[in-house]
Amino acid sequence: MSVSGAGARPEAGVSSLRWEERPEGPVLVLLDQTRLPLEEVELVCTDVPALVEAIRTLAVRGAPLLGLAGAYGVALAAARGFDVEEAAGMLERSRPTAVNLGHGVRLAVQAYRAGLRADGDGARAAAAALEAARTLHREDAGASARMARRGAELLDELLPGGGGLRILTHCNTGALVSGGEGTALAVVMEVHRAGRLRRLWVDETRPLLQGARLTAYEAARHGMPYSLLTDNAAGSLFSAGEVDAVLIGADRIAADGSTANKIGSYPLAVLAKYHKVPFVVVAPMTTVDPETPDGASIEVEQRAGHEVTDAPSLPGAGGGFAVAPPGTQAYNPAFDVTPPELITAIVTEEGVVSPVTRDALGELRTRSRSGNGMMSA
Ligand SMILES: CSC[C@@H](O)[C@@H](O)C(=O)COP(=O)(O)O
Repeated sequence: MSVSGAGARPEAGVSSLRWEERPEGPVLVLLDQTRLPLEEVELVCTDVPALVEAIRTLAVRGAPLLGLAGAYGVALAAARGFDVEEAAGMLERSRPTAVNLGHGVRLAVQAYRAGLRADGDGARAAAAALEAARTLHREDAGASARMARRGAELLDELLPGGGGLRILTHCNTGALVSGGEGTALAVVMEVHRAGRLRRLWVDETRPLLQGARLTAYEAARHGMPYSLLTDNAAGSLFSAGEVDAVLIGADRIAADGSTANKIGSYPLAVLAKYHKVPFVVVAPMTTVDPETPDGASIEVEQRAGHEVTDAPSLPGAGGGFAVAPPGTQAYNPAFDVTPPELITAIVTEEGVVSPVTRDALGELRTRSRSGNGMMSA
């Protein structure tokens, strides 16, 4: 058995993913996000098929974390003597939409190949792949902190006056998906620390309830004032004037700024536009994909129908039974795509793009590559 529920209760905060050297060989330890918030259970992956299964079932999920999982997965294959190229292909194919996954895999594979070319030593090449994963992990934590600051500053500019903010968010974008505090939820954390968070509106995020299970879990741990709502209650909140800003993450940002994120993000953008509420995407530069020209070119993952036709299954809490008549067909895209004209700003660790245009995003990429990423709104 290559995955085991270790049953451990993580002690010092949430660690979504870590590398451990054990007498029997290195392992990748994942916090199983399908069991949250009822149980904090760790999965121990000793090989790539196990990790691929964890990715497909969303035990490990969210764009930045998928990037880390991809990189550490390659390192795991290399360290345990599996075929690295085959492992890389399996990991890259495990979920199609989050660009970070392939990015993390390719970084580690490049490091591995370079190590092999340098001296032909498999162990040193494996160490190079692991170092690439660790570097990505550190960089993700750093990016998270910088996005948090930039995002909070942007909110100060967009919503001056110093009053408390009511922020609506969708899916889960916090420490659970990152080496740091995440993306959109990291900005919320910064606002909360500054004493400016009046209310966090948490979309439950159907069908797999990443909002209800995971964002509410993180918000509660940090003592945020938050309320949970069904996704289709958002419209009534906007019409009551109860939303000051929407903050979401992203799985892939195309070159024109079109943003793929959890299904239900696009309707929020339409609502925000109608109600003149800022709609802000927060994502690291690793989520910006210059190879995907526009929104229509983004591959949207289609998931199994039972996620819609059946009640969500939570360990120890039931669910998993059909709520629709037998034979019901389901439409279950995991993501939707929001066009740039509905996005007020994209916040990255390197700068803020607003208004969101192909040229502005391209310029930000160029500046960040040249180490001068100070572009601002
Ligand atoms: C910082 S996470 C950004 C996105 O990855 C997140 O909003 C999201 O849509 C995750 O989807 P999931 O299907 O849970 O992996």
